[in-house]
Amino acid sequence: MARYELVKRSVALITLTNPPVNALSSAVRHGIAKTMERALSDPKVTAVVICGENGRFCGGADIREFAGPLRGPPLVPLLDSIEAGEKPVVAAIEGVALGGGLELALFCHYRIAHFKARLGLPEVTLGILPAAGGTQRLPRLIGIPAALELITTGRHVSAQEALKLGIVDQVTEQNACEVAVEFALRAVAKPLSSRRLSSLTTPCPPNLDALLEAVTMQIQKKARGVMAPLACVQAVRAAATMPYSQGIKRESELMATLFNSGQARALQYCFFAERTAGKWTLPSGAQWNDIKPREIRSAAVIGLGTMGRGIAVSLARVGIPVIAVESDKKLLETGRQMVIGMLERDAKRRGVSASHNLLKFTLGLQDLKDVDLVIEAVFEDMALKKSVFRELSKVCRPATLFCTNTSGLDVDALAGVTDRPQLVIGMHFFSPAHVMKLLEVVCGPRSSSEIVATAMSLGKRMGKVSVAVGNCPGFVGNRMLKPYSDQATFLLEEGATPEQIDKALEDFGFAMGVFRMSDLAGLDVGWRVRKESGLTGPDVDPKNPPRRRQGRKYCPIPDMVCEQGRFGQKTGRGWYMYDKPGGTKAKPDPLIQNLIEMYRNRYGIQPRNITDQEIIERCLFALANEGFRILEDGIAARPEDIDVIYLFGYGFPRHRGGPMFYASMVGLQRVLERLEHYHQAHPDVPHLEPSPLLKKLVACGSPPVQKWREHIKTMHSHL
Ligand SMILES: CCCCCCCCCCCCC/C=C/C(=O)SCCNC(=O)CCNC(=O)[C@H](O)C(C)(C)COP(=O)(O)OP(=O)(O)OC[C@H]1O[C@@H](n2cnc3c(N)ncnc32)[C@H](O)[C@@H]1OP(=O)(O)O
Repeated sequence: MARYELVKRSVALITLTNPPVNALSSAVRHGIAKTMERALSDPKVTAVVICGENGRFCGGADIREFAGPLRGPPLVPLLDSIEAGEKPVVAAIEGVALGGGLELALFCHYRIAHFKARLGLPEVTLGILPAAGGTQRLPRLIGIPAALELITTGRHVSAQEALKLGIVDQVTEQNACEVAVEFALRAVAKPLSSRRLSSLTTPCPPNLDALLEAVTMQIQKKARGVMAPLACVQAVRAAATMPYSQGIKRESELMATLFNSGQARALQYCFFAERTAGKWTLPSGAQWNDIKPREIRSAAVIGLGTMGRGIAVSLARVGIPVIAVESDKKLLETGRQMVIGMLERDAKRRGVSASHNLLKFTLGLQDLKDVDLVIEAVFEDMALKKSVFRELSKVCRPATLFCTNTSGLDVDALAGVTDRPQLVIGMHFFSPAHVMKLLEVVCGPRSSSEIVATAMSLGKRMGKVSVAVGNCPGFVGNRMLKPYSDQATFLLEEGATPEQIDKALEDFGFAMGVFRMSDLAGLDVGWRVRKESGLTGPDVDPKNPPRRRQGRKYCPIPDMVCEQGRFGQKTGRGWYMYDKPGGTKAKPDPLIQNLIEMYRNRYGIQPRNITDQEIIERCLFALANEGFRILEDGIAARPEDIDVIYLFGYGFPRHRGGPMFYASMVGLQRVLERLEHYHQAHPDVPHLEPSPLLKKLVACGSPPVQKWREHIKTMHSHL
């Protein structure tokens, strides 16, 4: 797992060989120990270069090994021998030096980076810290403020930034390995003492305590309840205040508190779940690695509302020419200005030039006759969308792929009005589409494997995390949202306030509670959907009991809020009040409290004390329960897919792993018992009735999330 060669007669070249990222598995650590020993003891060898196979230095510790008992040589003592040796050791960094990979490089006396390399200590994103000396060595090399920022955020830096910070000694556009060998030969006679980071004193800013305090507060505000960044601050403090030998002990004590924590397990699960989600399979057996996606050389976006604009920007910024279509001149001009502005701001932020020339704006669908792919993003109205697709069938060439950005309508019904149902698919972007990373790729029963492959690959090209899902109302994300938000409104009826519910969810880790989030998204959207589905409005039969619809419990409070013209942030009033329309600072509104109280009085509801535990259990277990139903319906192929959707589309806290992983961490038996308890108390709420799959998994001994699929296999799949 580490290859040894002698080059230029006196340089030992050690190559890490563990594809795809040369992670420091137990075998690689053995390989490094053996080859280093050989290099240091061979009198012919005067210097050593360490590099990685296939243009990748090292992606860090092997994360898969964290799940089992740790075997093989521990990293720090192994790396100590590199630094302590009398022969100069140079790291030749190509591709990536991340986590343990960068830490390995920091034990080397010199570092040469290829100009395209990326470096960083992303351990914090996995719920741990750089425990191979990273928290003690990086501050000694680049100072406390810069090291603190890199270690607590896990941010990757480019080779150029690494050079500026002083992490690397040289950046090259040539083969980094060859440059490192020459560099090593020149370093042979030079003293090494100043190159041993463990012997350096950490350069300390005068305001150390204030700096650490400010960073701690920032973390507590941004990443509420997340342990690893706070442990990173403590470790960096040790680098500033303790000698290296004690600092390294402190680093490993802090690592021990994190290593087996639920947060570390959740975050590492998220890392792999994200990668698993790209590996789709269809019921036909077609899958991600055997279908070639079509190349998309041009695209069109129909509708320049909020979604259409974001989609147009997402396409243009990855170099795809876009024709944007609107239905009238005024809308087209507004859309044009907005898209150009967004593209310019985006380009400025990324330090590149804006690709205006890739955009064309038009009023006529006939201009789309030659494009490779069309994304429809008109108003969420089935009749309107159908008419667009009928028109498109007439004007586009037969091979053009049709995508709809519907957030929940029947993709197959849309496919049915076209002349090419096999080339129709849902691409459900999340708002704002140029910012949000999630893309639900909605496969209809007639969508061909080629269009699935193309939509997934286009999503990846646009920098999205794409998840293939089946076609049902609301798909995965929005379908699950209903039981979650229903529970929140039922809790309002029963005695809670929007502030209390939001606080409980935010303390759990959501960036925003359900009511603040609805205010941001706009309350009128859901109101319109409820009116269209006959849940509220003039179509409701007057004989219908007031708090029941379609045979189940219904809470009309959200409709009452909308009836007052309170649509959320955009109107300056919603579940909260804001200082102005478009304002973002939410304040509790006594009018909402009155409205809820009046409602309770009208229906004789005695408010009761509701605990945060009940809020979390009812909202989140109802959410996961719908996830189990989605799995048994074959709308999502794996629990990982559902979790990825919730992490990237709905702000589910990453350190909890996603709703399905969270359920498994709580214990499926406990989730089942609590759902049974709540369903008994609310028999008219079907979402609280435990799903058959949950019961089945509990009966099978609650296997880990990764094994659930084995218990779903026989069920019908829409994917
Ligand atoms: C009480 C006991 C206490 C004990 C304490 C014990 C301590 C013991 C451990 C000591 C550890 C010291 C500290 C060091 C920690 C670490 O190094 S943690 C790892 C840090 N590294 C990372 O976070 C990098 C993760 N990887 C990436 O960001 C990307 O993969 C990449 C390297 C940038 C490459 O990206 P890309 O080209 O897009 O490819 P991917 O699809 O992401 O990956 C390809 C496949 O490789 C797998 N993979 C990637 N990195 C790792 C890894 N570090 N370990 C294992 N596997 C990895 C990835 O899953 C992909 O696999 P497949 O999906 O199967 O294709």
